[in-house]
Amino acid sequence: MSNALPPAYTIVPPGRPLAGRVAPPGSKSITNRVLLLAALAEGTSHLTGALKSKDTVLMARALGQMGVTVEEPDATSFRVTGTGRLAAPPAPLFLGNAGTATRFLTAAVATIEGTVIVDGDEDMRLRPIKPLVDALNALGIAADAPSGCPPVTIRGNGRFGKGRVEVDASLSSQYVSALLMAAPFGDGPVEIALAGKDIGARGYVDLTLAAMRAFGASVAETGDGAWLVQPTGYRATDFHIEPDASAATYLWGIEALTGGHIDLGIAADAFTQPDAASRALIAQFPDMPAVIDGSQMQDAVPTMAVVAAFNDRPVRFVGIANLRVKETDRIRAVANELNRIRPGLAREEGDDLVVVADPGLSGQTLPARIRTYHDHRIAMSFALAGLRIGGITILDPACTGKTYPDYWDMLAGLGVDLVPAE
Ligand SMILES: O=C(O)C1=C[C@@H](OP(=O)(O)O)[C@@H](O)[C@H](O)C1
Ligand SMILES: C=C(OP(=O)(O)O)C(=O)O
Repeated sequence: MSNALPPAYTIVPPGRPLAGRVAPPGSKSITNRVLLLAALAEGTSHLTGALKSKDTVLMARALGQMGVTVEEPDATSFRVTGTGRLAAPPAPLFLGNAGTATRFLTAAVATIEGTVIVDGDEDMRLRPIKPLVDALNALGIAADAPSGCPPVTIRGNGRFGKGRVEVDASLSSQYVSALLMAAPFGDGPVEIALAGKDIGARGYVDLTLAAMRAFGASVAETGDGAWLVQPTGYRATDFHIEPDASAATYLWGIEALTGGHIDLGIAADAFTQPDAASRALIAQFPDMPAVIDGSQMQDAVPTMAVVAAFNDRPVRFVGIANLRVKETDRIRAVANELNRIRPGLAREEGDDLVVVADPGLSGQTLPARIRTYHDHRIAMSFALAGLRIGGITILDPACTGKTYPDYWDMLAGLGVDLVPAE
């Protein structure tokens, strides 16, 4: 089903609680971290529980272009064999709209002696990368991105520099993660420090530190927002990847909106990813709080916003300015599409998103063709609205392949009728 999806699906509200067992796919964030770390290590690493989706396939393919052997023993594992060094790729690296792969590799290829071009699709070419390029320059690495977004040209001299570097991570924590993961290839210890304390979800940096340590790196926090990395390189290891917490948010949304129960095979408090914190907020539905700070659970905001449309009172999402530079401007996309369902259902106030909420929406038929802006999370979260409202059509359902190729199969497996549409 996932390979040949129709141009649109109209969702038939099930009219009953949805229940069953659904294992979310492996974590995108962790899969793309450990693929890279395994590639930078000498020897073979077995990665299990992995996500196989557009974002991780692009990462694996790029590593393959740089001399790393990436095998796929089964549907959820990779066997990665590296030489302890990446080799210069024969062509530019194309990374679609995978923010993790694009940012992480921009720093990692600086360890190569030679010129590497990191590029992405038309959406990725709108996503800022200048703060990361500036930090590489400060480490003595020649790199430039004339538009401030990909493509980036990196002219590495085989070394990653040393000493202290500051990075402005207010637009993306991925810049910090990228520098941290390349830093064990420094000429000496590298200290990476936040310029200002403003950063999106810190939890993603914690994921990076945990993955690095699992692959033998030595990294210590030297202050609030500064980390010292020793020049150890990485050691091959076997690593099990936990399920994706952002994917889990849709399952929690299904539970909330249908009053059902889904067994994810993992407790919400067992995740190490930041988005798991949204579980407690979604579980308060229909009494979600009036103000939700989304800064530490950014990818869960579209899910929470669509659930909030059915809440008993309005919800204001704050701390979400950098949702404007994700796969699309998610503040605008969520507001636009909620208003398409019912005018006045949401509004932007500066960088806040206010979901006005209307419990009376449930059970109505409000035909709406939801634009998805090439953004998997817009498609997946708005599908939840179709569980309570008749006539919701999701355009370009295949865009969920970025992180959750089986999303529609999952819904169908829970008994939701998806009617192919034009
Ligand atoms: O490090 C990561 O794995 C991620 C960090 C977050 O992005 P930003 O750091 O750009 O906010 C998140 O939105 C993205 O899906 C994954
Ligand atoms: C923002 C996201 O992805 P990325 O930055 O990795 O492209 C996401 O998956 O919601």
